[in-house]
Amino acid sequence: MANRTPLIAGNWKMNKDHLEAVHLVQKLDWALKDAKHDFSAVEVTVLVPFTDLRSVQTLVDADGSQLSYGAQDLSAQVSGAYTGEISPVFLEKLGVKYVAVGHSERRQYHGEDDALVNAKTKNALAHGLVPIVCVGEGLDIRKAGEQVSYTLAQVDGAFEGISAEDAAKVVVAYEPVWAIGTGEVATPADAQEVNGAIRARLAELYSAEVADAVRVLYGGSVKSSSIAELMAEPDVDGALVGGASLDPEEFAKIARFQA
Ligand SMILES: O=C[C@H](O)COP(=O)(O)O
Repeated sequence: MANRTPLIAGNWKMNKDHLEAVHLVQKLDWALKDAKHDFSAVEVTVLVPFTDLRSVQTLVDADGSQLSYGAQDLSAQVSGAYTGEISPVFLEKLGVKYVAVGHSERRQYHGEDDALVNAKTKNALAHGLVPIVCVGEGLDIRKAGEQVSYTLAQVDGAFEGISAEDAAKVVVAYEPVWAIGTGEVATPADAQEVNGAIRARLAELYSAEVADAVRVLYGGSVKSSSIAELMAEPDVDGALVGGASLDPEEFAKIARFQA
């Protein structure tokens, strides 16, 4: 890996109310502090439900924690008559750093397409948030051996019309849908094949410098037992962790993959 700081991001999905969130963040923070985790060597963030954000912000500020936190989605709009939507302005005011965009569960259950993912990515960037753009193929595409072309088409869609300066700030998460929540983690070679292709596509779309700056994560059943070998691949710059991020000890172990 070049000079990219690895990012370990926990996606809580629709788990933990605001009271449970405080306990979980506190335990995670203690586990990392006990282990003298070096946040400048491996960044750690948690993507929590919207309703947890204010509590997590208060806790992180009060404890002087080096954990950052983020949201799991945002609106493509900024304000107005969009019932149920959450503006990037609200997220920015809550100290949010990262926001997941186009997670496969949003694509599958909420019909989010590449155009909407692109609009949300632009909206996040316009308001100082770092989008974690999620891409990845389903089992049928994998069985047909088309995982690279399918995923690169999603990358093309997400980055459409985004400047090189902004593109360099984006995080991409490759999450093969067949590996999400199934316990079936992709092999390091599987992850490297697509992550490497994503970086090569960014070099084509922009430049080697932009491709070198973008962190490309892997997600899908990541555990402390599998993270080190995934991170050994040159184009895996971190992980987007679902289920295992709900266990603070396990998630801290994942963040400490270098130890
Ligand atoms: O955003 C996270 C991914 O969907 C992975 O979830 P998982 O670690 O539970 O498989």
